[in-house]
Amino acid sequence: MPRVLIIEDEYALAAALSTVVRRLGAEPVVAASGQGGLEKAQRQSFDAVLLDIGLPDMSGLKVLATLRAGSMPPPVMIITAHGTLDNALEARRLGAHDYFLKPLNLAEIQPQLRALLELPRSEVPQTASSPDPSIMIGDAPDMQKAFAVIAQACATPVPVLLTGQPGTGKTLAAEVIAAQSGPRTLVIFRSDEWPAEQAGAMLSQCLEKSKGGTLLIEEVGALSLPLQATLCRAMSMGEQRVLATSSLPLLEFIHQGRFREDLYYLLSVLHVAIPPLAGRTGDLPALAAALLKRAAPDRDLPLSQEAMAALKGYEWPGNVRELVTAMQHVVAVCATSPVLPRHLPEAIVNTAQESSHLDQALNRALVAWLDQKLTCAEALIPDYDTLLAQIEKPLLAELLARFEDKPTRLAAALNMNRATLRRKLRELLGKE
Ligand SMILES: Nc1ncnc2c1ncn2[C@@H]1O[C@H](COP(=O)(O)OP(=O)(O)OP(=O)(O)O)[C@@H](O)[C@H]1O
Repeated sequence: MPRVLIIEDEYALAAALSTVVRRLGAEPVVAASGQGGLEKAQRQSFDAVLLDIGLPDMSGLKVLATLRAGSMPPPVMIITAHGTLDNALEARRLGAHDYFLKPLNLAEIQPQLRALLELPRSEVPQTASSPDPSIMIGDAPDMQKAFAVIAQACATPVPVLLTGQPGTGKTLAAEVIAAQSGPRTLVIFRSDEWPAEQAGAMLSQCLEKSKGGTLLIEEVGALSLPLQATLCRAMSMGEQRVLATSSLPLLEFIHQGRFREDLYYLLSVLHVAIPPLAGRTGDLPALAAALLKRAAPDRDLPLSQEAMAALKGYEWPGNVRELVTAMQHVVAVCATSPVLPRHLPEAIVNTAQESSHLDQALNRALVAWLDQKLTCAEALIPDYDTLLAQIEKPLLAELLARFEDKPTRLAAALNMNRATLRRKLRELLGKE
């Protein structure tokens, strides 16, 4: 069932709009503030948004800008009591789909909303300007590698496979490639979004619509085997450029017979591998600053060193998408600068506290252990290498287990000389 987000603080109007939405066979979700609306939009996807400009906590235009900054923004219909030309132009510039003045004529809204909901998401006009390559931030070596392939993909219209964990920026990268490759239409098909019985028809529609343009297939590993065959056939005809994203392990899927090997090779003429955010904490200062600017363009919100340390200590399971939300949280709760750890979402601060607790616990245990070792006659105090060996032994045993008992992988991951590691393993753990 399609879902419509209604961001409106006037209870009676929100209730009337909910009735219109239900009448169209869609599910209304109401938020009475801008921040509440943004949080709901982060948690689930919506097929349309009805947005009041005069909200109690922030301007609806700011909400619109934040919504439109997402990678696949829902179409937004603006409702306003202040119908200035400026607002209308700004709303259009920011990519609003429609603009209605209060008092609302519900009979006028209903057909417009119906038309919008009947359009497949991939066909909803994306009125916002095409992405600027400078919006993809990253300085880490792995990101630079990804950027090099993205640059090649912008210059040559070959199929591109973009892989990486959810939220790492695969869609953003694909949009940059499509936008920089020329003004051709971009049609987006999200494979895991459609029930099996509709997926075939939707894919055919998208293939048809994208002729002469670009088709972006998101989460390509979720395509059924028959639809993979359809895609292979379409790609051999070459009527459109195909870009595909995947956060699923396609090579494993090939071994399991769940993904066609020939399709994998057809798609991965160029392969952009986007690294997880936790592996590139060096990118956090620039990314966090840009995402804070994106969330609050007219505020200056530098991050304190403590807040940055907390960001760097966090695992980022949701990758950049989670950082986007975290920075929106900061904008909502931080009234003065700089941003302190207490302005960050709880999960991030808790992890930071936990890891500093663990560090303190390790220090305490080390002091107690040293006390015991050193409170004896000076002649009996172990030498430094013996002390170090005692610490290194459990450390190496634990590390090796985490890398499947493979010293080569462990050495590479720790940036350690392989011969040195092998010697230590032999001496300390008796491993050959
Ligand atoms: N390098 C980056 N610089 C700036 N913003 C980024 C970057 N990477 C991702 N983002 C932002 O993070 C959010 C998530 O990105 P995106 O949707 O492209 O991820 P994804 O890998 O396609 O996710 P999924 O696998 O769930 O489809 C978007 O708001 C995007 O603009």
